[in-house]
Amino acid sequence: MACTKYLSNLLFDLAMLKGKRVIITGASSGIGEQMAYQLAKMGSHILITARTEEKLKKVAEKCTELGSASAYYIHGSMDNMTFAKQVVHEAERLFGGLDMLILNHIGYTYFGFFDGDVDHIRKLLEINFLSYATMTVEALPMLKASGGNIVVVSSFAGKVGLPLTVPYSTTKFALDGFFSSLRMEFYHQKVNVSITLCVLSYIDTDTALNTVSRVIQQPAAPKEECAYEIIKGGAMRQREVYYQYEATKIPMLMRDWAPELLEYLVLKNYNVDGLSKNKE
Ligand SMILES: NC(=O)C1=CN([C@@H]2O[C@H](COP(=O)(O)OP(=O)(O)OC[C@H]3O[C@@H](n4cnc5c(N)ncnc54)[C@H](OP(=O)(O)O)[C@@H]3O)[C@@H](O)[C@H]2O)C=CC1
Ligand SMILES: C[C@H](CCC(=O)O)[C@H]1CC[C@H]2[C@@H]3C(=O)C[C@@H]4C[C@H](O)CC[C@]4(C)[C@H]3CC[C@]12C
Repeated sequence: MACTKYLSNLLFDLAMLKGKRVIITGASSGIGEQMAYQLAKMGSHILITARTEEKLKKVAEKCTELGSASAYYIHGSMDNMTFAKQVVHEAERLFGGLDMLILNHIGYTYFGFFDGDVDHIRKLLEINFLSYATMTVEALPMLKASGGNIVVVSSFAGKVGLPLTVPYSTTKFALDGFFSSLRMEFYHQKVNVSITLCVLSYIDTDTALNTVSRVIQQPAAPKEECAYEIIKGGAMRQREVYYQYEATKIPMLMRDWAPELLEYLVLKNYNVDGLSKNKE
């Protein structure tokens, strides 16, 4: 893996994204917003989406200033699969095709002990998982035609069970199951569409900092660098991206060989006393 990272650093060229037609979901804030800016600087055609129209408008305007080949937005909620399909159709209408589909949005969830609400898990699965599958199916003909890329933004919490994120973690594990299986079928069927699953550690977005900073002791990694690494991994057709590497890949090595040690180290990171303050 370290070797793959080293090679992709050497071979990645920003010009690879020039003129490429990209959809980015969850791009009104956080990592998605940063990916939109990076792609704009690289000269891509961009279609961004989220629920809040005013925020999207501002992000799209900034993308145009930064040099995007074009920048459009469409607002709506990903709990609605008709909307998920509509976003893909909009890209087809605007760009006449698609090179990269970046699936990044997540719905609201709580950060705390599991409260037994299975209905919340069902709703979160629709936003964080089923809309990803729906958009993938809808975009596949265009991606096959372009030999394009699917980029799935997941989490360390989608590879290792962590406390306080039961519904969220469930949805992220589902992404691994779906996309890792699909990737294997693509190899088998010689479908020239890459699938990159991004395993992220704690990143300094407003949402993450506001949600967990009282509970998690470790520092958060910069969202700008995170966005760059995701785009690079997608463009280089890497099967997985680990960011930050030390906080994700190294613990992953422990997951199957020393699970108790990993659980011990993870739990040491959590200050559960901060949780009650979090709810105030
Ligand atoms: N930050 C972190 O520490 C980590 C983040 N990640 C992953 O990175 C990705 C981005 O996270 P981050 O940038 O922190 O999150 P943010 O909260 O900053 O961004 C989430 C985005 O999703 C949109 N969104 C929320 N609800 C919906 C909905 N129902 N339908 C459509 N869009 C919606 C939001 O916009 P709006 O409200 O306008 O709809 C926003 O654009 C996620 O996949 C997350 O799991 C993984 C590991 C760590
Ligand atoms: C602190 C965790 C790192 C693992 C460890 O304990 O050593 C973080 C790894 C993944 C993070 C969560 C995540 O995936 C994104 C969430 C979505 C929201 O933006 C709120 C924050 C998160 C729950 C975030 C919290 C820190 C991690 C669990």
